[in-house]
Amino acid sequence: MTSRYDEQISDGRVLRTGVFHKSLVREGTGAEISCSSTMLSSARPIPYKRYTAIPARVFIRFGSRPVVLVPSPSAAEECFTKNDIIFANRPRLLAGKHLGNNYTTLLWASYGDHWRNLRRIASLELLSSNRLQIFHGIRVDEVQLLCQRLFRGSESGEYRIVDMKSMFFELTLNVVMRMIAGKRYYGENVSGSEDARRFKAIVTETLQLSAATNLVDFLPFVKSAGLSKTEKRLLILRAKRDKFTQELIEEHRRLRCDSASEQRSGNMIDVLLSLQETEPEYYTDHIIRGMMQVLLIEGSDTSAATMEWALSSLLNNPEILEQAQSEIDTNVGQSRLIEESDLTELPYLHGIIKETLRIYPAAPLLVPHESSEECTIGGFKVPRGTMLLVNSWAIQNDPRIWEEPSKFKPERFREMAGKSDKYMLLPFGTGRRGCPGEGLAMRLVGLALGSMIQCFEWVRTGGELVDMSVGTGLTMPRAQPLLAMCRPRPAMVTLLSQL
Ligand code: HEM
Repeated sequence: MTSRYDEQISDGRVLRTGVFHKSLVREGTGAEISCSSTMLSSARPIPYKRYTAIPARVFIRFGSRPVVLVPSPSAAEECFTKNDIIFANRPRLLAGKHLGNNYTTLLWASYGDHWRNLRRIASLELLSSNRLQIFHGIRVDEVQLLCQRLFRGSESGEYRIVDMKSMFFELTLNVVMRMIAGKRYYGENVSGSEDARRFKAIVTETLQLSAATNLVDFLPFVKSAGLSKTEKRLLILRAKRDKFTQELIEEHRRLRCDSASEQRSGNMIDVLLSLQETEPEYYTDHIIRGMMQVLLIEGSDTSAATMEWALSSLLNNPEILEQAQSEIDTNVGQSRLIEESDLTELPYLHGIIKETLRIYPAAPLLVPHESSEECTIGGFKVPRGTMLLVNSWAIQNDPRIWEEPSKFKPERFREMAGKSDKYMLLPFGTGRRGCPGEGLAMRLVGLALGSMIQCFEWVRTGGELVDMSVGTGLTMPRAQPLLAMCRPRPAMVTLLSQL
């Protein structure tokens, strides 16, 4: 029924798709695959051995849409260097229409002046080194609050079970929410627990729906048969997201009008509302809402999922956890808490984060790009309007590039010291559309994970290894939320009790 290639592609889950028809794929020829239920963004990797015959690039066709799939560093390099401007567009997928507010948000906008402007604002006002330094206190505060929460339940020194998925999600959302809107949603002294619940549901649904099978994107005749079920759900979700972010805008507008609050807080909504005063036709509420939505969603779940995978890997490799603890004890000591400025002195911890991003990248196919004109990759012609999927998971787990790719080995980065891993390790993408939040993510993941390792002892909840299966969703989530047992390290109790 299916060809060998079909099996490599479907079983190897380069792309997890529906049924492939026989004899439709040939390497580099632009030959077609037709599929019945493409699940583009949930492409899920599996162990690599099935994958060795996959060529440097594959031209395929999803329904009516030509796609080039790039699973090699050399081809990725071509895409993000000589062809970077050509591939700086995003395809017009249904998610971009509804969740990208008609392709006007930073994530979904086409390459051009509007995108450049949004990107400049996001970088300057939120994500530049300078802004990250200004917001440094927020990250310290939130990580210490997390330590405090973990400590409070286990002062007695007994191990207790904690739900680390929720803890990490709440941490990252609080950090990004405070940078954008100046308020936190989770924890003590927070009045907005209902808002927090609403937002969590919005994030979960956004990730599910963005990843959902969406025939309309690839088979236009489905659209002509009426609004698809997915599209109806997207419309409802869009309304919820707009309502949520509009309420935050109104709240800030009221505060700005309030003569008592003359001082501007410097958070992002305030900056955007100031820009609205000078250029109301461009900085509409629609544009402000889109900016908030992208940053809140992109900024929270990706970093939280990375922390969860990292801790899961440490629980399954206690000797690595011990080595990381000893690196922190030697370089930071136990009389003060780890700080972001220590991270450069902790190469082993850095290796743990990189190894996590290598095996469990939050966006295994990055975000789809699209060519704005004809170009070549590896000598093959790629027509204008071709969707580009860079399979970063495949590149990062290729045994021709990485020794024992399925093994969690942070020391491999020490061995590579001084050598560039640029196109071999692409968890944040690269080039013009590369992730602008990398600096924030690396600081926050480093500080949070470092603090967990420095302050607490961690063990698995049972005798078995933590299940490392991947669930469904856009950010390569764990199939099961991570439950772990922790207790304070005796040498850290005094410090923790002073928090
Ligand atoms: C571990 C954490 C993160 C990972 C792995 C990650 C990964 C990515 C990837 C792979 C892309 C797409 C690159 C491409 O299209 O080639 C992306 C885009 C983006 N990310 Fe991140 N990200 C993370 C955290 C963040 C944070 C903290 C923020 C901001 C608060 C953020 C904001 C964005 C935005 C706005 C885009 C769209 C950029 C554009 O289209 O111009 N990300 N991210």
